[in-house]
Amino acid sequence: MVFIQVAVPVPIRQLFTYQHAVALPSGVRVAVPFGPRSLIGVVVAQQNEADVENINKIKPIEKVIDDTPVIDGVLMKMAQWLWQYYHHAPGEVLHAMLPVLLRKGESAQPSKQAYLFATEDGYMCEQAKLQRAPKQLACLDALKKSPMIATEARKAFSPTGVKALIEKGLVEMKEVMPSFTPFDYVSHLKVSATPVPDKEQAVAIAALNQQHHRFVISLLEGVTGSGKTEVYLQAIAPLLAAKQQVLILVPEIGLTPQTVARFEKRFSIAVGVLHSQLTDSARLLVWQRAKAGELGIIIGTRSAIFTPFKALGMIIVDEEHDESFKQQDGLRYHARDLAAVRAKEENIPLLLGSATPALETLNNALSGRYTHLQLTQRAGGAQRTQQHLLDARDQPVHYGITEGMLTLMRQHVNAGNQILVFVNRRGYAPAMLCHHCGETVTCKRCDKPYTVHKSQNRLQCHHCAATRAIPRHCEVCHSTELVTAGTGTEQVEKGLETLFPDAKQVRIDSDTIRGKDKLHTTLDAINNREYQLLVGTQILSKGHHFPHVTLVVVLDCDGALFSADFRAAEKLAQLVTQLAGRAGRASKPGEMWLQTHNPHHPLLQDLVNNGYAHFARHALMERKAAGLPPYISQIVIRAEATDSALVFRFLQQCKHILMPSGSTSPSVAGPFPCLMEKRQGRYRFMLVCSNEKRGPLHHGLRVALPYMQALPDAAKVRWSVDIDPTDFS
Ligand SMILES: Nc1ncnc2c1ncn2[C@@H]1O[C@H](COP(=O)(O)OP(=O)(O)OP(=O)(O)O)[C@@H](O)[C@H]1O
Ligand SMILES: [Zn+2]
Repeated sequence: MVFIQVAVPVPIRQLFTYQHAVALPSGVRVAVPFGPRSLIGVVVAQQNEADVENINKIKPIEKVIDDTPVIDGVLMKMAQWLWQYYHHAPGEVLHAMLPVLLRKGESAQPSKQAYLFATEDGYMCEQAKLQRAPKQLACLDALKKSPMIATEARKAFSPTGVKALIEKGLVEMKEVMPSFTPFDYVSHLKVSATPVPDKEQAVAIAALNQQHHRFVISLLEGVTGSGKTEVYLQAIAPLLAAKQQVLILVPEIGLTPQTVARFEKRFSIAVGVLHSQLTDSARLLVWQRAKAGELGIIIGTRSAIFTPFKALGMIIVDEEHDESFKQQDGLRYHARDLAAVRAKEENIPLLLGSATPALETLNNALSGRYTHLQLTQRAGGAQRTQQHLLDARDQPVHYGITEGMLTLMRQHVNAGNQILVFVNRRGYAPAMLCHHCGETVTCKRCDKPYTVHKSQNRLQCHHCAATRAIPRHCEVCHSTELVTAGTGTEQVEKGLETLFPDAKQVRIDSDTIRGKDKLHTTLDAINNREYQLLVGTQILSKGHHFPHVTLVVVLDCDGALFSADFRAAEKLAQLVTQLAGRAGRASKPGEMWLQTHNPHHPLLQDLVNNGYAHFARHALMERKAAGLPPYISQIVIRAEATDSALVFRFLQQCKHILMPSGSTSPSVAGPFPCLMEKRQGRYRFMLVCSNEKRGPLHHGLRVALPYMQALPDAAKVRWSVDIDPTDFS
């Protein structure tokens, strides 16, 4: 009899012991009894009989699901790091790492897939016959060399082209069992025209070429449009040829077909794509192909860091400052930090790229822990965007746009150029209030104003998504004079229709960009110059290449200047810089104007006159003086419940456990209300624990957690631990 420790997917911070006739390798899935249920867990380790308590009560494993581990080697080490560092339940960690179908117990082995094959007629077909259909010809040529997965062929050569070839009998579709050939991509690898790197790019590429098979972290700090992606492309080329795979992590919204196409086009190989909108079976297929070593490049969002590889040669995190790399619920991991852990375990380089690096990352580069590579010039001769502040005080305003800004916009419209108008709120207006008594219409569950959505003729709470009809009269004084306050994207769009009747415009926010291809087709239409005015939220700031935009207008960011969140300045500086970076990317110079009621604010002045790199170095000094991250470590304990007194009492008790009377370290502040004090009817409070050294802080929490868990109130509130918090909302 062997005793085996299994990570079972329940929110309990421990492994569970089961018995089995023979030893099992770590990383295989097993079905185990857990209370009245049967759950799918992952084997972590064998246990010595001497260490097993209540040996007679140990239950047997019900079923072994895998012959070979689904989580092996490096991934198992990452799992262990995750549950220790984030103080999370091991079973939930391993569950989060697996594709959904594997969590449900389906086979990890490939299943039948629809493949396309060239038929005998196809092989005999003369080129001349398809002369007028170049896509069909290219598709047939590719299939003559080797069969392709049908969905991939449709994507590469157009669905109609594939359909036509099938109808002509030149191609047929068959369901077959895929056989993944390790490093198959090397035989297809064909590097297309590569621009000559400029001096700074060449230095960066040369440095990266020295890092193969070594654990080194580099920051590529390159201004917007400086050719960071080009550096990635040239740096990975020799790795791919040497049978190494590459993982590229990108922000949620940054994963557009354009990004993927750029890598596919350069290397002529299929790129595995992983994002939240994939079907479960498509995700599993990419997982299998990466594990088998069949795919050379995987591009994915946060959770792609869990992809298994046969021979991973490099990890790249693009736009590494992006907030979407931190998961904000459940297992609150940061994919950038996990990438560093993985690179170390794999003994490979990690490359972090950004025009606006996170202060944490910049600090590591400046202190010499990371290799610091810099691109200070835009690529291909493009000029840097000129940034200016526009004093909005005392100016007439139309739909949120000042007279002065309108004059500027007219010049760019008349010159036939594109303008990007950034608005920080979607919807028509961020509030509705009574013109008679001043009462604001608020969501009672969140104590926040409803946003007015005129197109849907409804009010919507942006914190809990609740909606209601637009009221006819004030609930307090019954006046029928209800007015909107503030400006959202919808209102600016309406306004621009009146102000610029001849300029075609498009609105880009999460209300208009629904469905997975909508953003893609809209971006294409913009670059085909179908629109002149682009109105949208921060979606527009994310890495897009808009060669025809010459003016970026920022309508209102004053709110961020006075936020209670110490990271607000950093986030605002990143947003403004990324927005400015969308203009003047091609031959025409670009400018950005930021409309503000605080034109003398030191943050805005520094940013506009000296740029992000200067701002960031200065902000680091301020953080150091104030004793804030990255110079100290933080942990937040959050709790919420419908009864605010209960939440407060629970956190008060936690505080006593974390910081027994008389002790001063770690410092535990609170309980404070969260920045969002109430959400969906639940009151929210937090404790902020900080210490100069990470080790003692984590040790303190590790010791305290079992006692916190045992508190009678612990079962009555919803509470969580957030390590290295980035968001205090
Ligand atoms: N050495 C080069 N010579 C000519 N053109 C280049 C060179 N490097 C990059 N480019 C071009 O310059 C433009 C910007 O490059 P790229 O997209 O790689 O920049 P980036 O730094 O990744 O941009 P961002 O971070 O702003 O999204 C692209 O059109 C790219 O093809
Ligand atoms: Zn609400």
